[in-house]
Amino acid sequence: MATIDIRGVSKLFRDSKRNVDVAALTDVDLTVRRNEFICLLGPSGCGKSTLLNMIAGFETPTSGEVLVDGQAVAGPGSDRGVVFQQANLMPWLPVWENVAFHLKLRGGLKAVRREQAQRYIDLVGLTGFENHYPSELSGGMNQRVGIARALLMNPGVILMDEPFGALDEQTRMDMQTELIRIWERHQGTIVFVTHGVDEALTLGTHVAVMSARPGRIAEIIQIDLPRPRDVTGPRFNEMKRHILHLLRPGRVAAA
Ligand SMILES: Nc1ncnc2c1ncn2[C@@H]1O[C@H](COP(=O)(O)OP(=O)(O)OP(=O)(O)O)[C@@H](O)[C@H]1O
Repeated sequence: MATIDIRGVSKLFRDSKRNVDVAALTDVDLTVRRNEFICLLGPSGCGKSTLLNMIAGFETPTSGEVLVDGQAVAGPGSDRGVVFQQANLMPWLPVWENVAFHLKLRGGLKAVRREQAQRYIDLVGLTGFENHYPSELSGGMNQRVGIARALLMNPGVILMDEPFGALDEQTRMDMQTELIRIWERHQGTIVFVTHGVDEALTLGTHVAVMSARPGRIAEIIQIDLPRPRDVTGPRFNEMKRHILHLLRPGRVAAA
């Protein structure tokens, strides 16, 4: 069974200032199978975040349906962890309490929270920083805390909206390597929104290339390159050329 099934989904937003409807997505079909890592790639405003937010349960489709493990998404749930561009940590809580935040909301005992947090702190490579506060960490380290927090509920699906978008190039590349390591160890299905063709090709088992507004899926490409991926290799560049061609405005508008 597919983990995520998006069937004929369209989304209209009401622009009340201009009194018009904005079509963010039109007739999107997408199937993501268990343990796949799919990157949503497309120009600004093509509806990547809207699609992700519908899987997360923050938005509802105007028509069509979004299923996770065969169940229609009715709202946010602990089966889906979300990581945004900003980690949105609680600055007054140390790393471990941030990581175990959802357990605290559920009334988990301190000793249990601490032990669970440690597992995920170790997994994301932050051992030794358990009692640091977010302001004492770098941007990349804060994102690791956000990832650990999302993983702690052991969700089958992880939804990531440009999680490395605010990081410098070197840190971003390090985090990409780390994320692949974590995904290989932790398993789970990942949907990852990005603007970066290189990032999508470095990370994904699949890349869904979306067209400009109203957003549609132009093509889903399986990336069967071995890991770690060589961003200068001939096959990588061949795929990149193909994706750049798909993203060219004239080509995509006609798709
Ligand atoms: N809450 C909202 N109300 C009105 N319009 C919205 C709302 N959310 C998104 N939109 C519009 O829907 C379209 C798709 O937005 P979305 O943020 O999903 O695109 P995106 O591909 O993620 O963009 P970016 O890459 O710039 O983050 C845009 O035209 C946006 O202005």
